[in-house]
Amino acid sequence: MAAAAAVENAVEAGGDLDGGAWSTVSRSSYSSTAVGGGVVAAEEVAAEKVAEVAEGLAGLEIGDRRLDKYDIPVEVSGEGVPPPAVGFEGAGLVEAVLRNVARCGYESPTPVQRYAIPIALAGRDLMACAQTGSGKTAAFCLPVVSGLLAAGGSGIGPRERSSFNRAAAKPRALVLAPTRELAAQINEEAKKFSLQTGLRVVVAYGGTPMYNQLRDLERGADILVATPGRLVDMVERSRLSLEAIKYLVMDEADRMLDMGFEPQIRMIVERMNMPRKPMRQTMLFSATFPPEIQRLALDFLSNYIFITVGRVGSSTDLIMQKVELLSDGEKRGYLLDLLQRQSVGVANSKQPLTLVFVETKREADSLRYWLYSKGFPTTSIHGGRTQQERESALRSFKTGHTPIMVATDVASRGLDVPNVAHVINYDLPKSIEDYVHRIGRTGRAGMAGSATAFFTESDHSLAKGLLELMTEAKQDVPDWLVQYAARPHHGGSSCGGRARRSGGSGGRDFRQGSDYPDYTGGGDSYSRGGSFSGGRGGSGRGDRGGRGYSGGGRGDRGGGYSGGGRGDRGGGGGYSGGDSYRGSAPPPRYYPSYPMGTADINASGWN
Ligand SMILES: Nc1ncnc2c1ncn2[C@@H]1O[C@H](COP(=O)(O)OP(=O)(O)OP(=O)(O)O)[C@@H](O)[C@H]1O
Repeated sequence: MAAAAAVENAVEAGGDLDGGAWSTVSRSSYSSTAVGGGVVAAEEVAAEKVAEVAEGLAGLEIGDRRLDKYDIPVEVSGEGVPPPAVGFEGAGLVEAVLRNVARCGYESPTPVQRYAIPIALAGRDLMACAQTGSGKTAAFCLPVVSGLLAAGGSGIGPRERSSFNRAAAKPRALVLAPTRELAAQINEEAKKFSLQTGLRVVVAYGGTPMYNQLRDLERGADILVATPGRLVDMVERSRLSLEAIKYLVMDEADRMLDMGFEPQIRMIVERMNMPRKPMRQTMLFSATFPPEIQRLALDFLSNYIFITVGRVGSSTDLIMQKVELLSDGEKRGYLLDLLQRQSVGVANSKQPLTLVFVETKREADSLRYWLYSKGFPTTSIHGGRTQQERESALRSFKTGHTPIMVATDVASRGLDVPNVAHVINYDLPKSIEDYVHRIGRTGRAGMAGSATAFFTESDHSLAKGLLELMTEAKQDVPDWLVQYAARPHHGGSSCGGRARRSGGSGGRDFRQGSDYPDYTGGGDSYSRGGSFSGGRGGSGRGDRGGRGYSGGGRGDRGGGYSGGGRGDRGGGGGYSGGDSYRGSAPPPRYYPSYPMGTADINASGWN
C-alpha cells in the first residue's frame, strides 16, 4: 500500500510530466496487471451484469458530439421576458465577445445560452436551471463580459491599486462558486471570453497562499471569480471592495444557498458593501434547484426570470445510467471486474477516464490505494488533500496519467473534464441532486457517457428519486428498483424523495405555486421545444403503468409521481409533489448532508 502511495505521489507530483514519473511503473504494466490480475473473487459478483455494463460502455460513441440532445423543452417564466436568440450573432453580444466565441469553436448557442444571454443582456435578474454539461458557464460569462465592455471603462485602473496605496480592488462582476477547482475552471473560461478585450479576470480561492491572489487583485480586476471563504477574508482585510459590483453570479447556486454556504453568502451579499439588489444584476445557475432553495433565493433576486431546460434537476439522456443491487461486501469485487472489462478491447488496454465517487475522504484514500495495488493507475481528490495535491490529482486525471480518479463530492459539481467516459457511484450520495451532478461529469457538451451506481440496502431512501430520474431519462430500470421505490422507508439521512418532486401543479418555477403570495400570476410564461411528445407512459414502460406513472405528453410532469414525501426529513412534509410549495407552514430549510460527512465546511474541502 505504501509503495502504491509512493508511486502515485510521484505521478501526481509530475502530473504534467512526460513519461518520467511513469517510467517507474509503466502504463502497460498496469494494464497487464489489471487484466491478468483479477484476483478478487469475480465469482462473488454477477459477472453477466458487469459484462453488460462494460459492453454498454464500449458501445458509446464518446467522440461524437450531439449538441442537439439539449434541444429539449425550455420553459421561461417571469415578466417581460426577452425573446431567445437564434444564434450568437443575434444575441446582442459585442463584437469582441463574438470573436472569442468563434475562437472557442462554438458554432451555435445551447438552449440555456439562447435564452439566458438576451435576458442577462437586458439587465434582468435570472434563475437558470439547465442540465449538467449544457453550457451554463458561457451562458453567464458571455453577457457579463459583453455588458462590462458595453458599459465601457475598467472598474479600476492599475494605478489606483498600486502596491503602495493598497487601495481595495473594486471588481464590477463577481462570480461565486462552491469549490476551488470550479472557481479555477470558471476563471479560465472567463479569461477565454475576455481575450483581447482589456478586461481583467482574477480568481481567489482558499487552500493556497493569499499573497499571489492579492498581488493579482492589485493589478486590477473587472471580473472576480471566487469561493466565498476567501472572498470574505479579502474583504475583511480591506483588500477588496464590493461597492462597484454590477453583476453577481452564483454558479451551482443551490449549493451556494444551502446550509453550508448560506451564512457566508448572506454576509457577502447583505452585510458587505455590495449594491442592494435592484442596483446590481443577480444571476443564479445550476442543474438542480429544489423549491426550498428557490424560495431562499428570493432574498437575492429582484423581479427575476426563471428558465428551465428540461425538468428541474433532470439528467441528460446522453448518459446511459445503470444501477446494480449489491451488498457492501460485493462492491470492491464488482468495481474491479468492471474496470478490467471496460479496458478489454481498447487499444493498449487503456482505461477510459473513470470517476469513482465515494462518501468519505477515508474511503477515497482506501479505495485509491487498493485499486493501485490491483494495478490500476488511480488518483484521488477530496477535502483532506492539500490544494496542491488536489490540483495535481485533477491534472493527472485530465491528462490520462491516472485515468481513474476516486473522489468525494468535492468533484461532483461543475468540473468539466472532457472525455470522462464513466462515472461510478461506488457509494451513492445522500440526495438525488448530488447524484444528478455526479453523473453529469460525463455526457457533457453533447458527448455520450455512462454512469453506474452501486445500490445497497442502505440507499433505500434514494430509490424513488432514482427511479423517477432514470425513467425520465428513458433508461432501463431494473424491477428491484421499482420495488424498492414502492416500499416505504423510514428514517435515514437521505432525501431521495425530496428532490424529484414532479410538477404536481405543473410548474417548476416555484412562484407559480399557489402559496407564493407575491407573484401576480401575470408575466410571460411560455415553453419551447416539445420533444417530450408522447411521454413515457406507453412505449415499453407499460410494466410500470400501474404504478402511477401517467406518462402522456407533458402531463407527465404533473401527474403520476406522488411526490416522495418529506417524512425522512423529520419536518413531516409540506411538499405534496411538484415544485410548488403547498404547505401552509413555513418551509423546512434545506439541510443537506455535507459532502464529507462533516459539518465543518472548510474541513469538507468545499471552499
Ligand atoms: N455553444 C457551445 N458549443 C459547443 N460547446 C459548448 C458550447 N457551450 C459550452 N460548450 C462546452 O460544453 C462544455 C460544458 O459546459 P459547462 O461546463 O459550461 O457546462 P455546465 O452546464 O456549467 O455544466 P455543470 O452543470 O456540470 O456545471 C464545456 O466544455 C464547454 O466548453
